Amino acid sequence: MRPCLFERRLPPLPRWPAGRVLASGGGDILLSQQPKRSFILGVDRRKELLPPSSRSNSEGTIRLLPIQEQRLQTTNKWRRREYSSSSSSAASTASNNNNGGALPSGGGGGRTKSTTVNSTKVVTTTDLEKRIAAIPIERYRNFCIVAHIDHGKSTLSDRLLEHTGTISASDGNKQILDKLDVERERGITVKAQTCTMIYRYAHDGHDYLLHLVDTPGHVDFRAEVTRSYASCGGALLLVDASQGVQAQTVANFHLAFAEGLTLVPVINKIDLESADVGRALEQIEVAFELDPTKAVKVSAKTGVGINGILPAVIQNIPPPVGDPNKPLRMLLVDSWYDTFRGVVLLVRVFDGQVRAGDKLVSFATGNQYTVGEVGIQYPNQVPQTTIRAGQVGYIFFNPGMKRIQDAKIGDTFTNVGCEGVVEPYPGFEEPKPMVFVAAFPTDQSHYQKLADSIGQLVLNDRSVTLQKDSSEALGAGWRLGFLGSLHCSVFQDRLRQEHGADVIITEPSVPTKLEYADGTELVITNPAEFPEPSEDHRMRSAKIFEPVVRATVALPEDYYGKVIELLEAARGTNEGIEFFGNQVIMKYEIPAASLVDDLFGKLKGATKGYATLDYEDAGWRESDLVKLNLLVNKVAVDAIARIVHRSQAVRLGRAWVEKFKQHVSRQMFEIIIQAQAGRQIVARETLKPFRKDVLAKLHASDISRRRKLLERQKEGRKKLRAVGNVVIEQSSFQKFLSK
Ligand SMILES: Nc1nc2c(ncn2[C@@H]2O[C@H](COP(=O)(O)OP(=O)(O)OP(=O)(O)O)[C@@H](O)[C@H]2O)c(=O)[nH]1
Repeated sequence: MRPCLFERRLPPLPRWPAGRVLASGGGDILLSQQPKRSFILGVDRRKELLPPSSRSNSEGTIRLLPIQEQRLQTTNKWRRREYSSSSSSAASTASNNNNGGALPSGGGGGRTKSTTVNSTKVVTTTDLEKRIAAIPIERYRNFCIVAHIDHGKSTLSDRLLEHTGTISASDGNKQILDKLDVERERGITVKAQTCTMIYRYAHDGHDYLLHLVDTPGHVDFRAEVTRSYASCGGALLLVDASQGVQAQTVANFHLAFAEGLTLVPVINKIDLESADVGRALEQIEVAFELDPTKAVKVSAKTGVGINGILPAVIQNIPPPVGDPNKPLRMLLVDSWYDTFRGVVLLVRVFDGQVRAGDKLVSFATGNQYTVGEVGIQYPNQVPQTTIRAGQVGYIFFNPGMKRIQDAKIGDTFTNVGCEGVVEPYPGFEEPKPMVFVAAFPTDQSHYQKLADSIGQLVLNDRSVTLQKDSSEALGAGWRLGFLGSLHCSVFQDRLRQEHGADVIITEPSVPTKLEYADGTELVITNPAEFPEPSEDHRMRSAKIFEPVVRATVALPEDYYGKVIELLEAARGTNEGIEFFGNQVIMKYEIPAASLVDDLFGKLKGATKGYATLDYEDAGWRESDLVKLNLLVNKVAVDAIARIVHRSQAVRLGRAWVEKFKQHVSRQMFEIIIQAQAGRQIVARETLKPFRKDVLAKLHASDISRRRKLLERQKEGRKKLRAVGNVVIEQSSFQKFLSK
């Protein structure tokens, strides 16, 4: 094994006190920087499906698309281009690439699988297989790119895929590994994506098998990052030269370091006028003790310096360790659902090899399966005869795995009969949702359609929790749990974009924990279920807890004062402040509820967009919380209830009643809108009724008749109010709940 470039020295952890020394010996120190929560996200890999005209062959390489996939492919130019790019890329590889990514132009003998699009031969699996088979494990490198959000991971991935000839530059591909519509629209990576590349290293003239993982930068998708590490031996730590080290650079560095990954620093965006390469180099040295002279300086956009990256990967990142002749030891890294194949698994093979027809057993479920197909992401799925120790690839079973729940991320598979001799991988922590919303169809007759759409999305995003819910005001719906606000908003976007769903989503809330005097604990995710002391006498002595996070905020020194004010207002507790250069890094413990209440947006606003934020779960903190209800004519609207800190109840209650009044239309009788915190009414608005002019036809002097008519009108209104039948249209709730 090659020596690691960067010695595992203790980084300046006292300044980033998120880590814990677990063990130390021989100068090596292991740090536990694992976040307390880890998430499981599925992958949408619709793009791998080929055009509808293509029929499945016996090898299963070309498949007929389901109706919805066809709709998506024909409406989304990217998906069409992805298909043709991957196909033409392989073809162009053969002709264009002199870096070593090329398939040998003469097809090999033996079994040859090929896919065709418009009669053009695009991939010859056998050629690719032969070339891969000739590469020993010592020449494998599995690595990922970690960085702060928007520092250029996906752009750099594109350049590396082009550089190795895996895709063609001439296709004008942009962010080929960002496959979801929402990823392209928002310019963020939500799913970790993987791709195998073959690179001929000019220095020794050999082929290297590289496995690249493009990871999401946003903290909500951190689980994607941590899971990716399980299949990698190293990481490119990418820093934007114009922004320098940011909050998620720090967080991702610690995660990667704790996993024992070898880090290769890369300074990106050197083409920008505002680039300050010197500052970025100094920061990585001070903050991470990485050797600045080893950093590769690139512009992922223009391609300048890209040539230096893969040699640095080969020289510094160690190859995977594994024995292809041992019994199979295979880790399940990710999974997604395919209508035809059943559950498809992304796996990392540690020992042994896996091929179609093998009988495997899962350590987690004990279920046995027969392998239907194995292959690699290149960048689309390309079937192979075998995937060996050290490789990352996909497999699916025949008959297919039916339930996505049976694919437990972090599970180990081995050959049937080898359970006793193979040590299973320790696995990953289960995801823990932080943000909950309720979703209702705008029209109850569309309930089933919305149920199907949500069901499909949840199938491929395992970190979403789902349970049925109902509200008197909004009818039947669901309660959904997400890893964070961005995760929640991405899910909503996908629901609307990919399924055209018309849906009312309530305000996001965080869970609350009750600890009764007898020691029993109850975690409440639906605020409407928060018991009032009048309903549950145990509440009088119960302790109430809210979830808190440990936040890292990075910002230029100029905004220091403003940000402290903001964090204090968000009920944050200072845990440490560190200055380096003109950059400040603050550690704060903050209630998760403040985070959900758009703390990030407020931070950006206060710092002209310069502040960056990262956080990790920090458990529960006792707090003075109260249930805030919106009452309409004394009846609580369950879907709108929230658990808030007592200090915020009046301000929020006032805002609620004012906003609700704007969206409710006047009725024949008075509507009283109130906000109630615990047992106390904290705000009130009254919506006056329409007044029918009952006196219109009356002679002005008929006073007793006049009084009688007005009395009768008053009585009529009272009766209406007594039955409490205030009819509030769905649209009022929709407008109230929309920002
Ligand atoms: N000028 C310049 N812009 C770049 C460079 N690399 C990336 N960008 C731009 O920076 C923006 C973010 O790039 P991405 O590749 O999406 O960043 P990312 O790190 O993958 O983003 P997330 O996946 O959301 O974390 C895009 O507008 C890119 O075009 C570069 O070298 N120079």
